Amino acid sequence: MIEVKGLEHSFYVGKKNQRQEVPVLRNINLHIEQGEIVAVAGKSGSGKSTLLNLLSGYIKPVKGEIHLFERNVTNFSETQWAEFRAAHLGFIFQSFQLIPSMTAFQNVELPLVMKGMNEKERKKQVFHILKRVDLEGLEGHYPSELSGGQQQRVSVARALIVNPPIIFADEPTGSLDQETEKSLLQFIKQLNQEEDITFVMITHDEEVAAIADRTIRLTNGTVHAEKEKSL
Ligand SMILES: Nc1ncnc2c1ncn2[C@@H]1O[C@H](COP(=O)(O)OP(=O)(O)OP(=O)(O)O)[C@@H](O)[C@H]1O
Repeated sequence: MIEVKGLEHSFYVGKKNQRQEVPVLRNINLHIEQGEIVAVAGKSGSGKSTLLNLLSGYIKPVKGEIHLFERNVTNFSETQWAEFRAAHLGFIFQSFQLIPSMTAFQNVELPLVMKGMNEKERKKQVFHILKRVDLEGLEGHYPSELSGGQQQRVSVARALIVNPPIIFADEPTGSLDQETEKSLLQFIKQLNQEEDITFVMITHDEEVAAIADRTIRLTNGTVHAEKEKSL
C-alpha cells in the first residue's frame, strides 16, 4: 500500500550564492501494508515531518520513489496530488488545524463541499460522523467553544469524512490530556480494526507507539531500526 524506495531529501538554506545543503533523509526504504498502524519516532529534527510531507506530496524528494496503492506518485503534479489526497488521504495534526470562523459542522463538511457533494447528502454524512466521534449536539459550536479533546475529535471527523484508506497523523495526541489521549487512541485502534484504515503516526509518545503494530525510528536521516510490537 505504501512503498518507499531509496528515498532521499535535502533542504537548501541561505542566500542564493551561499546556499547550503541540509541533508535530512537518506536511503529510506519502507513497506507498509494496508491495515497497519505504524508509528514514526525519532529525535526532534530527525526528519519525521519531512517524511510525512514527502509521503503526502507536500514536498518532492531529491531522490527515490514513492508508490501509493501501486501507483508511482513521485512525480505527480500539484493538481494530481491535490486530487489524490482528496480521494485517498486523511490528515490529523497536533494543532487540530480547524478553521476558527467555521462551526464544528462546517469544518467537517468542508471536504465534502470541495468534492461537490449535494447539501442533503453532506448533512446526512456530517451528522453521522459527528455522532461517531461523540460530538452529537455540539455541531453548532465554533472551535473556540470546544475543549481540546473535542476539537481533536472534530479534526478526526474531518479526516474520516471522505473515507480515506490512509490517515497520516502528526503528533495526534500531542496537545491532549492523558484521559482524552487514551480515548482517541482507542478510537484510532477501533477504526483500524473495523475499517482497515492504515495509520502512519509521528509520535514522541510511548502510549501512541503502544497501539502501533511497529515503530519506525529515524536516526541520522535513515531508518535505524524497525521495532516490531512485542505481543
Ligand atoms: N523548509 C525547510 N527548510 C530548511 N530546513 C528544513 C525545512 N523543514 C525542515 N528542515 C530541517 O530538516 C530537519 C528535519 O526537520 P523535520 O521537521 O522533518 O523534523 P522532525 O523529526 O519532524 O522534528 P520535530 O520532532 O521537532 O517536529 C531539521 O533539521 C529542520 O531544520
